[in-house]
Amino acid sequence: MSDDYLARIGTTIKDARHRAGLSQSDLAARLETSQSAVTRIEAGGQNLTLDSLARISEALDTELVALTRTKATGAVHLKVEGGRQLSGAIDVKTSKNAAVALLCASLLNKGTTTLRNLARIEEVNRILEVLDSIGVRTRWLPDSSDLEIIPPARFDLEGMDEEAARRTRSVIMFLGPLLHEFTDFRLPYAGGCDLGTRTVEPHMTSLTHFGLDVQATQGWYEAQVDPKDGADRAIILTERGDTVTENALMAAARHPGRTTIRNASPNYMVQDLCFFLEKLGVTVEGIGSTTLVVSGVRDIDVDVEYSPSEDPIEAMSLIAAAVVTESEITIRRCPIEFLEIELATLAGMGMKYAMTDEYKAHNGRTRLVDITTRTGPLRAPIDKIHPMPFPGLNIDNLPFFALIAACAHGTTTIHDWVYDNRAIYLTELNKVGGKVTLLDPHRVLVEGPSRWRTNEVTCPPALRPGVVVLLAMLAAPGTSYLRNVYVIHRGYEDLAERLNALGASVQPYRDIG
Ligand SMILES: CC(=O)N[C@H]1[C@@H](OP(=O)(O)OP(=O)(O)OC[C@H]2O[C@@H](n3ccc(=O)[nH]c3=O)[C@H](O)[C@@H]2O)O[C@H](CO)[C@@H](O)[C@@H]1O
Ligand SMILES: C=C(OP(=O)(O)O)C(=O)O
Repeated sequence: MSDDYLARIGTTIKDARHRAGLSQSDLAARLETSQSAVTRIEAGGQNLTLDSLARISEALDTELVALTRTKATGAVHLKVEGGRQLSGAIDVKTSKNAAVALLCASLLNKGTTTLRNLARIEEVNRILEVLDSIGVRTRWLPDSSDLEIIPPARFDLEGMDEEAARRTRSVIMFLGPLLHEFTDFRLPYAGGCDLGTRTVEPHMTSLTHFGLDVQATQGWYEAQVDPKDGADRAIILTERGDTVTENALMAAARHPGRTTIRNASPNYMVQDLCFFLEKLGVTVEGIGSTTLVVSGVRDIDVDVEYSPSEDPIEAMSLIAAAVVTESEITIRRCPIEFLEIELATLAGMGMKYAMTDEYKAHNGRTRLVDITTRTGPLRAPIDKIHPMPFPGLNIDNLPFFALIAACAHGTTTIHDWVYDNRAIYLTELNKVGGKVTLLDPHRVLVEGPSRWRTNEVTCPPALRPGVVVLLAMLAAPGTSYLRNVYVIHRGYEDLAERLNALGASVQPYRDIG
């Protein structure tokens, strides 16, 4: 077998193992082999007979042999039969962005961390691969989306799965926890969606307060740590970024003094991280504000459980699905604090909806509501729509406003000042009947209402624009194809199946041959 083919089979086996909620050692036990043999198989370093593939299939309760015959290890695409109205109710899942922060924060804890109702998405899988590779034992608890995380006595950074690490930007959030463990270490450059240049400078600057010095060399961040004493300190963030705030929080969590973080992001994933840190015994004052004061604990060793809150971006995606398909659906478990400006903007465009009383998320803190959408004509807003760090219209929700504007009467300017390279992907809507004009790299003009039509489109290499095109396809009568949707699976769990439960028809498929 060619190395390439073996590597693809290895990846399929690894994915199937994650889906089955098994660690490498669990699978090894079922196959009566060693964990290192499983590592080798998953890395594509082991020739496999059909007989061994059948045994692995059986152990994972999946059809690997059939999959290999149809070369099913390639890209996943979606076939959409559009033009159907949606109805019924759907629950919002917990967020990608809290999940990745919490996975990184589990590195702070020597005890067992259990994360309940974690989003089972590709971004989480990539971080799990990185954690597994450095010796952290992770496993999905049976019949659940609860993840148990048990750290090793010492992380094996040399063993880090570099390929998985480079596929996500979140690995940058290893810096904050790891600076307490090593005086000298390196991490691969952070990757993720192709949204243009995304600075890591604010991360580096904020972490110098904890003695971290990072040199970027040939694809690696080379980190040196000169541990500082336990004195109090103040960090002024130059950007109110989410992951930079999280990195500073994680560094402060094991710093046995008081750290004041100013210009902190109060956004949803940061709040989830703060609630989790509190459970670890760290004191965080000012949660939900732009000044956080952290009183850290040098050694954290507790068995802890935490359930992150629901994803406001997924909630917004589902609202957009309702608007584009002119459907009345109930979107349950929406974190209302992080959707208020979005809803006010939609109300300004003439959208009607009903909302239940508030209730608490499983974390006991975040306020949730159920939202039922109403159909009716929308008009373009008078002013441009632009995002702001929280509290503002969420940066990741902006693409959904381009789609909604394309359904409204009139012309809307959408101004994405944040990402150098995201607005351009919104012009992909033109392939399915939208009228979106790129004014400059950051601004698009959207004319509505659109008459959506079918097409075959390659998914843009960015999560939210990819979903926006998928949602437009739901409204286009006939069959559309969205090709290579890995980026969508980076952030949404079972999106096709869940939309289908509302009456959509979205079928995943792979190329054969
Ligand atoms: C894992 C995670 O949580 N990812 C989210 C996080 O990424 P993350 O926190 O990594 O976002 P970045 O740090 O890349 O910030 C996004 C862009 O905004 C710019 N910027 C940000 C804040 C600010 O006050 N000024 C400013 O100019 C940055 O320079 C960058 O170009 O926040 C982004 C912005 O909300 C979201 O799109 C991502 O989904
Ligand atoms: C840009 C996004 O996320 P990330 O930071 O994971 O690339 C997103 O969620 O839309």
